[in-house]
Amino acid sequence: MCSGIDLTDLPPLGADPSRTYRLGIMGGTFDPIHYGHLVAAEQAFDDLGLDVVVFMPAGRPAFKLDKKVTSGEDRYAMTLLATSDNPHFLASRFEVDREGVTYTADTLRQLRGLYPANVEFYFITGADAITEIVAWRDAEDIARLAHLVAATRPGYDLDRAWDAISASGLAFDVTYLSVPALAISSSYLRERVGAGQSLRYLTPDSVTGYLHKHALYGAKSSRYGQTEEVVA
Ligand SMILES: Nc1ncnc2c1ncn2[C@@H]1O[C@H](COP(=O)(O)OP(=O)(O)OP(=O)(O)O)[C@@H](O)[C@H]1O
Ligand SMILES: O=C(O)c1ccc[n+]([C@@H]2O[C@H](COP(=O)([O-])O)[C@@H](O)[C@H]2O)c1
Repeated sequence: MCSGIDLTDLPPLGADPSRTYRLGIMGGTFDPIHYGHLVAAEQAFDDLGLDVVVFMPAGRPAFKLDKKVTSGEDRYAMTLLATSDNPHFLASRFEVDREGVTYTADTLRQLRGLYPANVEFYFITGADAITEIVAWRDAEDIARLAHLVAATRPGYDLDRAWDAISASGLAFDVTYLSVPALAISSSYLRERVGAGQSLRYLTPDSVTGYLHKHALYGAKSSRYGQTEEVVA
């Protein structure tokens, strides 16, 4: 790997030229991260034989410019907490630290320059995000640089993604992935926090502890806020 960017939180793959490595990239706003994200990434790891999955919170999510989004530092911290007990998950600051709007094509181009050719990229998304991918910035570069992994998500139809991708004429390589259904979203978690409701079994307790400690999402002091695992 060459230098120029802080690579300390990216996995050092590619050393053995006789084999191919598979780097999973789970992109998202993660505001906050929840078990829907984690189970999709774990399933991709298993089914596609990935070497590692890097969770990359988007610094300024391209399709959420009109929405209020929690700071990248807080979203990164929660992502780090949620992934720290899984030996093949990593959290990366790669997109949080980049100036400007976060585009996946920029990320993939940068990563391509950093890793040797025997490291392949697998960008993991849910059924909602994959349906929009043809409208992402430089979609043809995304198609060229990464395999896509499209995870099922309750309430979203993967056939629509298939139709949109077929109609685009872009040569995406997509693997469709059936993941255990979790009909949850970050919006749902934010609503629950604001209403003083429990997040138990929706996200790791360490994340719940963090967002209460930092009073995110209108968290009030409540019987659900304090855990032994509060970090940072
Ligand atoms: N429950 C879920 N099952 C499968 N995939 C999911 C699930 N929730 C989110 N994803 C996928 O994870 C990626 C990141 O999602 P994101 O961080 O925007 O979470 P979200 O729950 O959709 O957030 P919000 O409710 O704020 O829109 C996207 O590709 C999305 O499709
Ligand atoms: O590059 C783009 O144009 C683009 C547009 C929308 C979303 N994305 C990426 O898709 C992932 C999921 O985004 P979101 O907004 O659903 O959290 C995340 O990694 C985003 O950076 C990328």
